[in-house]
This record gives sequence, C-alpha cells and structure tokens, in this order.
Amino acid sequence: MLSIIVSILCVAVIFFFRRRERLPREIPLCPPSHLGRDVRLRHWNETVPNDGLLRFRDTGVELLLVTKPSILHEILVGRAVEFVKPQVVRDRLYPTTGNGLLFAEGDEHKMQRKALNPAFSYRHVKDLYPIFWRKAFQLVKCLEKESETGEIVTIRPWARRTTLDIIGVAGMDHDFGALHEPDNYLVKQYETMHVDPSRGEAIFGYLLSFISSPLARFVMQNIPTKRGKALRAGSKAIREVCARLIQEKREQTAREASKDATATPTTSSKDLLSVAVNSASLPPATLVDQMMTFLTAGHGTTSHALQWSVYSLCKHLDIQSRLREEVAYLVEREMEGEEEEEEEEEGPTVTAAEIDSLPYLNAFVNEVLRFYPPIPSTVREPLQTTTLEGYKIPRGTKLVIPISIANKDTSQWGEDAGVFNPDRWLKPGCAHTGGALSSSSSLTFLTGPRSCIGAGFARAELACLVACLVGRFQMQLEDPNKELTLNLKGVGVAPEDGVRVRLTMV
Ligand code: HEM
Repeated sequence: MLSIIVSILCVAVIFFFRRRERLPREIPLCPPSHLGRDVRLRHWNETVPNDGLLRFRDTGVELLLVTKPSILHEILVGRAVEFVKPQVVRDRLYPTTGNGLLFAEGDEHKMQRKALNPAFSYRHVKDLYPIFWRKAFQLVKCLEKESETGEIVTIRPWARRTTLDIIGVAGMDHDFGALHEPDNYLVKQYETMHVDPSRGEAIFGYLLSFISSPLARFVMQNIPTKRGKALRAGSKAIREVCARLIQEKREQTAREASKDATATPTTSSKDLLSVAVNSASLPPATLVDQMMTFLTAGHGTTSHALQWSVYSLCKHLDIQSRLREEVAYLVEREMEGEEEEEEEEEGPTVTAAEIDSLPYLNAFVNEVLRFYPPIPSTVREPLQTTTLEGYKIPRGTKLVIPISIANKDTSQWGEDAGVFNPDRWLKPGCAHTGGALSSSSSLTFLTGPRSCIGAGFARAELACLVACLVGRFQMQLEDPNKELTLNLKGVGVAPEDGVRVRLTMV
C-alpha cells in the first residue's frame, strides 16, 4: 500500500511542477507565517503593501489572496461564470453536501437555481417564521431545565440540534427530533465526519488534487484511512436519510393527487423538498444530492452563527440588555400564553412582520453576521488563463476570497470597521448597508449569482433564535477573560469551546 501511495505522490509532484504556470512576480509575495488559517490572511493584508492581490504559499503551492473590493466584485459578480469552485473544494465537501446546487456551474447552475428559488422567496420564507420561533422556544424550554441545575451550558450541541431540526421542518417537512435527542442519529453522522485529516493525508490529497483526474479522486475517496472510512459511512447515512424523505414526499404527493383526480399531482406546499420533488427541471436522479446540499448548508452555518450570537451577547452585556428590552414583550407573551398553548396543537407563534419590525434585533443579527462570518473565506479559480488588474492569472490558480477581511475593510465600512457595533445598521438609510459603501460590502453570504440562496431563511431563523434566547436568559461566559480560539473542523468557523455559558432565567 505504502509503495502505491509513494508512486502516486511522485506522479502528483511531477504533474504539479510540469503543469503550473507561475504567477507574475510583480504581485507581492507574503512572508511565511505560523499564524492560523484566517488570522494570517488578515495579518498579511495589514502588513504587506498591495494593490488588491497578494501571493502566498500553502503546502508549497502559490495562491492569490484578493483584497480589493473592485476585484472581488469582478470575480464574484461581473465575471462569475469565468471563476468557478475548484475541484479540491468539491472533493472536500462532496461527502456531506453531495453534488447539488452548490457545485453546479454555468447553464446547469442557472436552471437549478431558477427551479429552487421559489422555496427561498420572501413570500415563502415569511410563512416559516412561526416554525423558527416554535423551535427556538423548544430550545428555550430545554435550556431552562439545564439552567436550573446551575451547570455551565455548552451552546454548540444545542445549536447544532436546533438548526438541524429547523432545516428539517422548514425545508423538508420533517422533524428530525434532534433537539430532544442528544444522540440523534443524523447529528452523530455529521459529528463522525468532522475527523481532521492526518498531515500525510492532507498533503497527499492536496497534491493529488492538482492531477484532477477521475483516478486521483477515486483514490482519495476510497483511501482506507480512519477519516476516509468515517466520511464514507457518514455520507452513506446522510444519503439514505435524504432518499427516504424524498420517497415519503413522493408518496404524499401521489396520495394527494389520487384524492382529487382533477388536481395536478403536486402538493401545494412550497417547502424545499416539495419544490424539488415537483420540479420538472431537476432530474429525479439528482434530488438526493440537492437535499444533502440543503441539509448540510442549511444547518452547519446557522449553528455557527447562533454560537457567535451568544458569544457576542456575552462579550457585550450592554447590547444584551438593550436587545432583551426590545424583544421582551414577544417572549413574555409566549410565557403568559404557555399554559393555554400547551392544550392547543400549535404552540407559540410569531409573525414575520413582528420580527422584521424589531430594529435592534435585526441590526444585531446583521452585525454578528458581518463581524463573525460563519464561513470566513472561500475559493475560486479561473476556467481559462485570464487577467485581473492587468496581471496574467494562469488557469487553475486558486484565488482566496477573504470574506472576514472584506467584512472589516475600512475603505468600505469606515474607521470603526473593527468594532462590534449593531448601531451602524440603525443610522438613517443604513438598514441594508450598515453604512458601508454598498449592500454587497458584507460578503457573509457572498454576492452575485453564486451568493447564498438561503440568506433570507438564515437571517430570519437567527433572529427568532436570538430573540427567544436573549428574552428568556441572562447569559454570561464561563470565563469572560478567556482568549478566543477557533474551531476550524468541518465547514466554517466557530469558537473552539462551543461557547460555555452560565444561563440565568429572567
Ligand atoms: C448564517 C448562515 C449561512 C451562511 C453564513 C451561508 C453562507 C454561504 C456562502 C458564503 C455561500 C457561497 C459559497 C461559495 O460559493 O463559495 C453559500 C452558498 C449556499 N448556501 Fe448558504 N449560508 C448560510 C445559510 C444557508 C441556509 C440556511 C441554506 C439553505 C436552507 C443555505 C444554502 C446554500 C446553498 C444551496 C448555496 C449554494 C448557492 C449557489 O451556488 O447558487 N445556506 N452560503
């Protein structure tokens, strides 16, 4: 086995050095740095003079860091079809996301996006607020029990289970019941897939990605390491769950149609699964991949965002109190009506208009997403050798889009870009821009045709979760002076310790 691996490595190295054109030497080169993944990008941007592009080396390969807003706009909006997601990113995410909308390109992407858009229109998302609110309140009830013991609560597992349930109910018409089940099957599958690759595996995978042949991918996907096995088992399990949900939805659709022979065989529902199952443009064979994409993209990110929200509230106790005052009446209304509602099926509820009309809540959500973007960077590569700012950029060059740097760029946000301040969104005319030069200065959901399709869904979900938590609990970090370290496992970034807090009911 070892000799096969060494041979493949040698082939990869030869391929790599033969195929790569060099990047122009005029683009400044960053010095080596031992800082963490995203921290070093920020460090280089601040310390190496540049006109919008920086070269840096990672595992011996030269990459480009894009720092200028106009170049970012060119890559993400103006010339988005020319700059695609690299195969190495697809290979890394494929086991959890499958091959759905996230990885479609060109006309195929346009067609899929058009078919799925109705499930994310405001007209539909506004009807989901009560679902978000009800789950958020179920989370509050669970945390009340935890807080009574006086123990420290780690937010991460609760955030993961709640957001998984939300994408299940709101997106797929199915409650996974994870919130009340710490050992939930699906949650465990995702957890087992967050095994870090060993150093050798990482280098091997990276070099192989430059060959970019089906053989190389086949080797990587079938490599019999501990991590490889965990990824395959988890991926298979998630696929099976998605396939089951699709089958159930098809049966439900058929039942509804047979009740009324004159009706077209579709459910009236606009949930994601119904839209996908009933779409003439999405081939049935690709539905499992689409659902995997939404299940993964739709809960990992919002779980991170919720952890950052609680972290920020604990770091800024004045903001916490002010926010509590704003949402108090909604939470009190639920608490008061709780006994009556227990007898009814529906449980607590709220309208989209009520949540959307809370200025400080929405400003806070916008600021958390700007300041702590759950996905702090992404990557693109040109399909063909091209130019940017007059520099020749060889085909396949990896261009790093530093979301977290753009979100704090003083040329866009002003001198206080590095300060956490929800009030920036409350100034006249700033509700959508936060006072930045444009509404696309925040790249948390990216911008352009490949921006996040679930942005509206995610904002509304987060607003409901934050309102319920802050309205019911006073939150304090276990150790307010502890230095922040980051958890980089899986997709996105969250606090390493999962945000350990003391909750006091208010
Ligand atoms: C706070 C929560 C979220 C954040 C920060 C976030 C962020 C992002 C980002 C940065 C991208 C672009 C990735 C790239 O092209 O490199 C993206 C794409 C995507 N997101 Fe989200 N997302 C969030 C929530 C959601 C939710 C709730 C859903 C679904 C219910 C979702 C579904 C998707 C899909 C399908 C794409 C691919 C869109 C396309 O390529 O056309 N996301 N997201």
